Amino acid sequence: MIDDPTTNVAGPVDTDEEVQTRSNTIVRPVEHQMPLELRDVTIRYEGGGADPLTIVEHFNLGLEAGTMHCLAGRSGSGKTSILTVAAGLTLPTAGEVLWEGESLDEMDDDEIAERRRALIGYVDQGGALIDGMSALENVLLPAVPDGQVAERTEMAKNLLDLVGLGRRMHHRPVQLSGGERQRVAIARALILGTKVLVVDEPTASLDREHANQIIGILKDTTRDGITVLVATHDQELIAVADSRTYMN
Ligand SMILES: Nc1ncnc2c1ncn2[C@@H]1O[C@H](COP(=O)(O)OP(=O)(O)OP(=O)(O)O)[C@@H](O)[C@H]1O
Repeated sequence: MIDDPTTNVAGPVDTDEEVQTRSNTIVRPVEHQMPLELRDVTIRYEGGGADPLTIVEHFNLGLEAGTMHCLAGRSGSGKTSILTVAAGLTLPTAGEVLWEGESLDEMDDDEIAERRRALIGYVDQGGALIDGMSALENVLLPAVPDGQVAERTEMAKNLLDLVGLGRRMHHRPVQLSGGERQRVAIARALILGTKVLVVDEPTASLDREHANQIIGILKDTTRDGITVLVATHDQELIAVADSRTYMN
């Protein structure tokens, strides 16, 4: 695996005040300049009767606020596995994940879930929307558990505007194209004021024009101070990232 930390030029949002971004989302002051860090991470899958399979070994990654990092490489090389570990959805076999400098090893499951809600938006492959709900309702879904739907509705509309779906907010997923569904999923991942966006293959199966729209949206979020970790095979997405790792 080749680490290419190239030029991490995008600086952190450094302010004591909450700032209103173009997306009208609120980016809270960055308490830590490195919102996401993986230290010496190994991922091994056991069980199922098969031999244990070590997918990733001694993997290190530190992402500065407001930058985009791409995980590239062949299918099955472990990109999704790293994303789920980075998002605290699974634990690594060895090594450490740190969110804003705090190790997940120091947190119990409830704390990890609570911190994840505040810090990380995860968009999995395909974007998984709820069929029976409109685009707007899908975006607002993460606000339901905290009873924040009413106060987040304006932001949800702004986010749908931002991703170019202002006129599609009452459409159901079946009435949207693949690229539009992916954009709804990204808006949904941002609704809680996420600082880190973790995205799996966002442009897969999209034509170039729609893929470029997604790339533009992801790049815009970094300009709003959001940190993006993305797994992709898309050379154009890889090219616009601030840094990249090639898995093999
Ligand atoms: N829960 C699991 N149990 C056992 N093996 C798994 C599990 N999850 C993933 N794997 C295996 O780990 C390897 C890496 O999978 P992963 O999905 O991380 O790769 P990837 O680089 O994201 O692939 P792609 O580009 O095809 O999405 C694969 O061989 C996969 O079969």
